[in-house]
Amino acid sequence: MASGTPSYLIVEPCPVIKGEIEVPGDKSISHRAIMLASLARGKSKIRHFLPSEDCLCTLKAFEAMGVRVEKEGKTTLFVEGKSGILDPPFEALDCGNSGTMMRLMAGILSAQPFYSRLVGDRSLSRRPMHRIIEPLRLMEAKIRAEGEGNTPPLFIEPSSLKGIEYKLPIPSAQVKSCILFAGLFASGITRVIESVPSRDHTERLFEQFGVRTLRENGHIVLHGGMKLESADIVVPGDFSSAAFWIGAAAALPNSELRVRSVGLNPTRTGLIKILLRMGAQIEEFVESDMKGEPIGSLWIRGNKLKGTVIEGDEIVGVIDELPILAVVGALAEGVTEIRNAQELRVKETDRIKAIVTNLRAFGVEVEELVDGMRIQGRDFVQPARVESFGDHRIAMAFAILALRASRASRIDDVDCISTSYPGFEQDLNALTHSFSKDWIEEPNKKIRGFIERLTGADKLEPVKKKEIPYPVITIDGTTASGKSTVAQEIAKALGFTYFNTGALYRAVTWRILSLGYDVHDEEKVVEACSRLKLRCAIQKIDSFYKATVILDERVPDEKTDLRSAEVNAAVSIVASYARIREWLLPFQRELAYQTPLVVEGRDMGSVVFPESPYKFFLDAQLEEREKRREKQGEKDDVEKRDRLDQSRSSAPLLCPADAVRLDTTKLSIEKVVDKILDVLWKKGLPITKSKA
Ligand SMILES: O=C(O)C1=C[C@@H](OP(=O)(O)O)[C@@H](O)[C@H](O)C1
Ligand SMILES: C=C(OP(=O)(O)O)C(=O)O
Repeated sequence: MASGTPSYLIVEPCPVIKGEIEVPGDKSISHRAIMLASLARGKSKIRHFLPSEDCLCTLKAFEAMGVRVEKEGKTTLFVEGKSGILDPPFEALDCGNSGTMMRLMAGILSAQPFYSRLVGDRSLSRRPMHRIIEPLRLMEAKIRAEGEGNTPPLFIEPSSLKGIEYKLPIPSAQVKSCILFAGLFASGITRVIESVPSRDHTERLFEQFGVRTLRENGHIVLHGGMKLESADIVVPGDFSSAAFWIGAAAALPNSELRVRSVGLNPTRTGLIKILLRMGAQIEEFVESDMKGEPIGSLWIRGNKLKGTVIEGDEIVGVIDELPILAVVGALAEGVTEIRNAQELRVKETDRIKAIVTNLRAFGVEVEELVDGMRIQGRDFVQPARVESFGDHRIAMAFAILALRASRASRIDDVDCISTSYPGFEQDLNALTHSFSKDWIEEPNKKIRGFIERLTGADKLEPVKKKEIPYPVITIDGTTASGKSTVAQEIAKALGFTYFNTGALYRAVTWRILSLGYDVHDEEKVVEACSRLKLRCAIQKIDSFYKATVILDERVPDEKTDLRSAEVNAAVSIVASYARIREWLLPFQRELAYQTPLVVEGRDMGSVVFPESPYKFFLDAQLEEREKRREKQGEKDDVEKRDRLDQSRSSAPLLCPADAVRLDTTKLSIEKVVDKILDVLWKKGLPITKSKA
């Protein structure tokens, strides 16, 4: 991901995430720990430091100002502090992509006895700096923005600062921390007043470095001139990085996830409260208060969530989690609304625009608001190719949404992920890998066990119906009613996998015949089936996905094997045996745990997928159907086969009561396909209107 060009991430769908995770260190705390350790007296130790690009920029800047840093591996640092006075840097300090770094550094550098310049990348160079320039100037700092409209670079001249009382016009931990850092070196008292509490890592770390602040009713009071003493800091796992997994596990039904050693500072965990309100199952265990920062673990179990409104004072506590919350909202039932989040427009990118653009690409209906968005949730999304807009949180949030698509999606320009979460891709693979993609052998094993119990047994064990994570469109119907062609077209239009379950019965019949059995001898047929090695593979032909049956490691030929006159004559007999149908039932259902399906057959809507809300039944007048078969050059007694299928005792051919019935006698294939897509669209499947 992070190396080589072009940088993109292909995300395969995965209906659940399972496992345990420990995320890298907290970005906000890592920045601050370096800053304070560099300014302190003596040698500090920082463990579980986040070696991400943003934090490495901070580290490099202090090294450029004479701070000596020793590393033990990538995440343990020993920092020799300079007792408050840094060396002048030879060149501009590069803040890369990091707003936090630039704003906090501005507070520190305003009090240093040298000139300095702070520069950033393209994204940072567009971000507003007036918010820190104004209070710093009130403190008598000499700072100016060189970019248009108070944007970076920032140029700072030496000056003596004085304490101020400042009420934050917007809730922002960066602005608050900038003032507090400057306040350390200012004369007198600095008082910052916040009406909504923002993250308080600076205040907590000040304590760890021996500087006390008074905190009461939203007032943070600091006496200038206090000295920082070295400290031993353990950085907790970054809650904002864990948020991607927490959101994914909460929103993907049947997921189970444990997040270990993560920061649980209440000013950061607003996401948990919102997810609980949406119906999530999350348990929080605070295990230790690492001298100031609570740390612990979370257990999350997946559920179908309900939409919610996220607004007002709640926003500041989830400011970095709003991209993943939007994704969770897109998978929840009903509408999720985000309001009062205009701050998102001045993050690494305009996150409101980026989220709206990308949700739409995934087929989600969303309305852009000046200060947020209104999202119409859905069960799953269509695969998409989207951009990160150079924003790490956008890239990661949409990698999570892609898990719920029917096919692989592509997220472009994902190098930015390394600004906050190096190792994201590996973690994604680990958490989704535990959901076995190698399903081919699995169902076969289950089926073998099943048939072993079946043969000779007089009682059939009912198949346990666990919830299917993907949509299944069932198309049943009489012989030659147009099922195959229509089902294939629907699968193509939606990007779903086409599965002709009739072909499964045909394949078994073909194999039984080629092994020399008499299909009328039910006991022998069942017994022979118990020895068959049956599996299924999904074939991709251009953009069409098709489930192909493989029997005893042979792929039967569609025309010569499966549609031969012998198989045509015998298939309805084999298919009438209850035990054969029972045997093949879990095999068919298993596929729906792997991929969205368009299934074609005779008992799809009635027996195999009775819970599907997308059922269709095709029929046509007998003469028309006979003509169609003849045209295909096949010898097939259509009437007799229908009679056999309709009269068998096990899973007879019938039109389920809740299916949409279509008489195709006078309809072209296109018309039938259009009608079905139209129904599916109205039922809420994400079909682009041009297809519907
Ligand atoms: O202080 C911090 O470490 C941060 C504060 C927040 O920004 P604002 O203070 O601009 O809201 C947050 O979005 C950012 O990722 C980190
Ligand atoms: C906004 C973020 O960071 P920063 O402001 O430090 O660039 C973020 O990490 O989401």
